[in-house]
Amino acid sequence: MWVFGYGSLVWKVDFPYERKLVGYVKGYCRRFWQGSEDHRGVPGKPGRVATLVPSENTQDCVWGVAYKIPAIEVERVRAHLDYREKDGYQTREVIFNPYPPSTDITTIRITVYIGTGDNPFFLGPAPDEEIAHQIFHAEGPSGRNVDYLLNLTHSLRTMIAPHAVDSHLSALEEKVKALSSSPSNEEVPEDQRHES
Ligand SMILES: N[C@@H](CCC(=O)N[C@@H](CS)C(=O)NCC(=O)O)C(=O)O
Repeated sequence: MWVFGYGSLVWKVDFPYERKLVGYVKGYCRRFWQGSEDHRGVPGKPGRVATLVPSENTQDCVWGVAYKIPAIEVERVRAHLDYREKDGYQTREVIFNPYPPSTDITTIRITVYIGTGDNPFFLGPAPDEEIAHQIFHAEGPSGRNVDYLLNLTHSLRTMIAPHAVDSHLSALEEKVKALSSSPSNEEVPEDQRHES
């Protein structure tokens, strides 16, 4: 079994694998349109995490990582990922293209977890500023939503290639970093707060 990682599975690998390849899938775009109440947000205040949406341009690529799960571990890893991705993700089979092309593998039929538009946690499109603001203020049992985004952009940029950080991610990264450095968002020590 091969699993494609394009979100937290790129940088948070809490399962065994026997082979790892960098590459891409075609016909999709990565978007922070999936809500998260069990990892990067809480019920009533969801975070936003990555999902894949079908692209009108079949040449659009989503870069990520393919993991080959050892046969003896498939059942356990599948159950683990089904639980980890329980809030709205479902599995699909897609075609993965290793890059650079592997000598022994041209393409791989691979399992991917996608939060489709009809799932109960799907948040859908919003202005980048709104998504960045939601990410900046969200936190859940797995940590800050900002860390999810920045771990992903850093891993794609360093592990895969600069061009693997798509324009949607770059825009969100820029806006979240701007929010982080904005004086209005710095924690003001309690003894210096002035009641308005
Ligand atoms: N299925 C995508 C997205 C996976 C993903 O980010 N799922 C969330 C569920 S909210 C997760 O596992 N988060 C773990 C974390 O935030 O630490 C992938 O292949 O990377």
